[in-house]
Amino acid sequence: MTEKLSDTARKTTLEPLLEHGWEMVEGRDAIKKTFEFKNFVDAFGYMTRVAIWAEKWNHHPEWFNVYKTLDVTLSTHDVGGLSSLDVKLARKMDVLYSGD
Ligand SMILES: C[C@H](O)[C@H](O)[C@H]1CNC2=NC(N)=NC(=O)C2=N1
Repeated sequence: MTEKLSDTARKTTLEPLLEHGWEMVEGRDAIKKTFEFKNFVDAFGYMTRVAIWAEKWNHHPEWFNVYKTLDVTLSTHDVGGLSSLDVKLARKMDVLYSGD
């Protein structure tokens, strides 16, 4: 059963993400990040790659795409806040974005 991130887990797992461009969402236990691409097709291709992982892990982003910009918010609705699934997906999104 997925649980909300503990205080310790927040320190060890969230902080590195916050150092890599993720931010806490004001007034919500969630993290957000904006990704910029060369063009719409690159943005959409990235979303497609993320979607495959999101479906595999049954954990889906909240995202808004306009042209070559993608705004992403991650939180676990089932627990009403951040969980390890959000950390996992955020890490995967950063790896996919870096092209590694
Ligand atoms: C029924 C389905 O398994 C659940 O709704 C899954 C789907 N994807 C999800 N994604 C996110 N971000 N949070 C959830 O709690 C969640 N729950």
